[in-house]
Amino acid sequence: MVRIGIIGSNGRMGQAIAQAIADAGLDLAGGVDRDGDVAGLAAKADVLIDFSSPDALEANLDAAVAAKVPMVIGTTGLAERHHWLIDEAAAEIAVLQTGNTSLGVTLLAHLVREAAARLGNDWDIEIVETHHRMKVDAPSGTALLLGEAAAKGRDVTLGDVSDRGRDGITGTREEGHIGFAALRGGTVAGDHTVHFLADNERLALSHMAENRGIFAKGAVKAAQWVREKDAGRYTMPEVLGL
Ligand SMILES: NC(=O)C1=CN([C@@H]2O[C@H](COP(=O)(O)OP(=O)(O)OC[C@H]3O[C@@H](n4cnc5c(N)ncnc54)[C@H](OP(=O)(O)O)[C@@H]3O)[C@@H](O)[C@H]2O)C=CC1
Ligand SMILES: O=C(O)C1=N[C@H](C(=O)O)C[C@H](O)C1
Repeated sequence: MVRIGIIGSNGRMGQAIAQAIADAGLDLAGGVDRDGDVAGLAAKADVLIDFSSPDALEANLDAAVAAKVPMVIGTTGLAERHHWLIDEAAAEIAVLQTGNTSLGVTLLAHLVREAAARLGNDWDIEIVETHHRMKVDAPSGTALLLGEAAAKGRDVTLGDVSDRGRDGITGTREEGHIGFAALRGGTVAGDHTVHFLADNERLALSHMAENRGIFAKGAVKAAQWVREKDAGRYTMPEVLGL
């Protein structure tokens, strides 16, 4: 039986993941939160799932590498340096990192890439996300993942074309740019819409999460999948065969 350790276990996602582990008939190796013994958890787990905080990522990766335990990372708000750390760890262990573990968003990213590839630069791309009032990072990891998918479809680098947070006299929209807007309020589990806007027509591709169970179920599926893998960096389309 697979023993799964949760980092961020008392959080909203940590609790949903514990439920998903029980629903799947798997074993919970234990959980840690801030100031917890992550090395101790890694030593008794077959795989770790981390939905905590970017501040914790380096220590969590170190513990997973030391114990040679694969890891699923769902934490968002990651900076470039965190991605380098993940790449370094992935030379030693299997690591799956994604801003969204749901089946629906994984498919949405595929559709967005396809739409962006087929529609020219005269179709403006704007990504709008809505989340609960407790969310601490923006744009969401999912919005960035969808932005990456659109940029790949257009064969450009997202960092070169992204507009994050317009305010004041912004000037007119730059052709080929990808815009982001974030709404925060209430208890929304996570809504994302990628708008494609052209002259006289618009296309919108959306995903609405009705609860955290979809992310938790995907994270547990990813944990079972990554546990069998050699060292390397993986993501959700590989798990779901999309
Ligand atoms: N990839 C995906 O599909 C999804 C990703 N997320 C992401 O998951 C993360 C967690 O979200 P959510 O559960 O809502 O957040 P919460 O704030 O509810 O939970 C975060 C948990 O992490 C713990 N934590 C904070 N710092 C550390 C640390 N240094 N070491 C270990 N644990 C720590 C907190 O513990 P304490 O209370 O002690 O500080 C808390 O229990 C966010 O980044 C969110 O964006 C969320 C949903 C889906
Ligand atoms: O913090 C959340 O709640 C969520 N975070 C992820 C993100 O940043 O995209 C995934 C989901 O939308 C919920």
